[in-house]
Amino acid sequence: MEDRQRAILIKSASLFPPPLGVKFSYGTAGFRAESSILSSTVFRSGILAAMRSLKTGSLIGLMITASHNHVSDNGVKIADFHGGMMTQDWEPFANDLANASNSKDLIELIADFAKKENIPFGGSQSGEVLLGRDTRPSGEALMEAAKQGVRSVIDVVATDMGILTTPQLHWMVQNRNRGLRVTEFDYFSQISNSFRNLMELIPRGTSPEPFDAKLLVDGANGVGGEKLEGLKKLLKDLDIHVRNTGKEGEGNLNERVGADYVQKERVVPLGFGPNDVGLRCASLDGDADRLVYFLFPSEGSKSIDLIDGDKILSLLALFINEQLRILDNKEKMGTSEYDYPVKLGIVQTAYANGASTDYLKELGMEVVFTPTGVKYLHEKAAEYDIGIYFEANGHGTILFSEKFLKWLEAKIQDLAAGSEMQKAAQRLLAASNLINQATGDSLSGLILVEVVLRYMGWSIQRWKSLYQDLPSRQVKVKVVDRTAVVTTNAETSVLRPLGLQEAINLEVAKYSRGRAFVRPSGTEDVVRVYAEASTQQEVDALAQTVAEHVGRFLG
Ligand SMILES: CC(=O)N[C@H]1[C@@H](OP(=O)(O)O)O[C@H](CO)[C@@H](O)[C@@H]1O
Ligand SMILES: [Mg+2]
Repeated sequence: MEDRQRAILIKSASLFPPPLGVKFSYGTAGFRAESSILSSTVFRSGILAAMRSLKTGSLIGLMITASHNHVSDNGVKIADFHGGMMTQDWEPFANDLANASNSKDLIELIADFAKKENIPFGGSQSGEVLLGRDTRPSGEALMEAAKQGVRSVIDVVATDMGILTTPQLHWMVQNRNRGLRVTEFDYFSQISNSFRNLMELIPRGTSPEPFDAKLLVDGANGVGGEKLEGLKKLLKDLDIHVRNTGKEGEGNLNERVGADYVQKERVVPLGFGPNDVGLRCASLDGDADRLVYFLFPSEGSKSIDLIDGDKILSLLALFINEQLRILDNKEKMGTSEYDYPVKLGIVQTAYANGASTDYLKELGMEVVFTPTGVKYLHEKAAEYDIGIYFEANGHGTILFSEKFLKWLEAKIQDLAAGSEMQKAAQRLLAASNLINQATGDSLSGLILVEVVLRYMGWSIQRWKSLYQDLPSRQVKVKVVDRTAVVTTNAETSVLRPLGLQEAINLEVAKYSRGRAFVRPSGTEDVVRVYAEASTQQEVDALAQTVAEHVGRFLG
């Protein structure tokens, strides 16, 4: 590293001293903590993103958000050049950077890593980092810290995109690196144009009942509600009403609102009430990368009917599968050189409700499991021609491989104009343009779900009845050191502490359709317990006893 670079880094690092006695870890979704202790970590993440940009010769993204967490928290994560999560190979370096206790150690780490990775500081290569933040008040100062980090690497520029949803930033990085235009208007236009294409491809007169266009959306008082207000102006056929938009007087970010609250607590969010009984409702999370639907079944009801990520996944899988079935007309297919068997894969985590997995398998779909966290699901889904992934909490998307999209485009040209097969191919292409190809996105996901429901002619009640969720329960346990829990098999069994898995097995065996697992959270300082059984009473008891075992083993 040349002297000039070293001097710049030393000077800027001195402005962002790390907090004493705090250990940061690049977890399930980057670094997260109470916002007041984050400035050094965000500054250093700016340096990291700049180095990644020099390394890859591409634009890199940096997002400041703590998603569904409390408004006083914040966080930072890096979007890699392809628009997905940062390569896991760089996570140890990210941790070392965040935890370096002084500027000297920090500079040594940077110099060593740059040498090892052949990162051309001050050389011919220039770089750029695109930055976004959610609506948290602490975001403004942290954005400045991030920009200073980026700019302390010579020849790397920081482009501040202001307030964005997390998926918007990922989308922008992916598409800019493909040479496309990426303003917010481009993002909205792509969604609304493909929505219109899909609407035009809905067969007329198939639906037994008129479709209820009215949709109520809980924006979690975050960035999603605000953006949806903009997007909906371009969507003529939808009647979207956004609540909890975060405007003055509407309430606080994530406080008794939002997808995480609705999914975990199974209660109606603030801003919704008895007048909404029977209506189709959806909820976004604080940075708008999660989506769940819900239904307020009756006036007296305390809980809601939840339509979670698993059911969104099932609906989308049915739609995709149907288009592939229409296309798979054996007499006409397999005749040209580019025909090949299309591989459709479904990716879930252990949190997926067992009933959803059974349902998808009964339909003959290939279902695979990964550990929790979009970085794992996304990577797995990318192995298929069409990979559909969703976490139960509503984070997911449909990935279409480039090979498949090329095949599809050629197929559309080849097939008879206006034929059912051509329409099916066009629907798949429009869906690939609509739903975010970089990461799970509640806005593009919401619009795709809406058009698929119309295509199916389904009410939310009909959708809900696709299958019956098994009763489940999630509990958090505070322990001294959550990293003492080590798991395997996509986090479904515990390796350490020794004996804990055996204790869980004994509890699970007491219940019909019992299932339970524990894992350390990557975003909160807790161990999570998940349980399923055939009745709510049983599952509550199972979750409780497993949580007690966790407490006993980990203190
Ligand atoms: C049970 C659960 O919902 N876990 C969430 C949560 O991760 P944890 O590692 O469980 O804290 O936040 C992640 C980021 O949003 C999300 O990917 C994941 O699904
Ligand atoms: Mg989120």
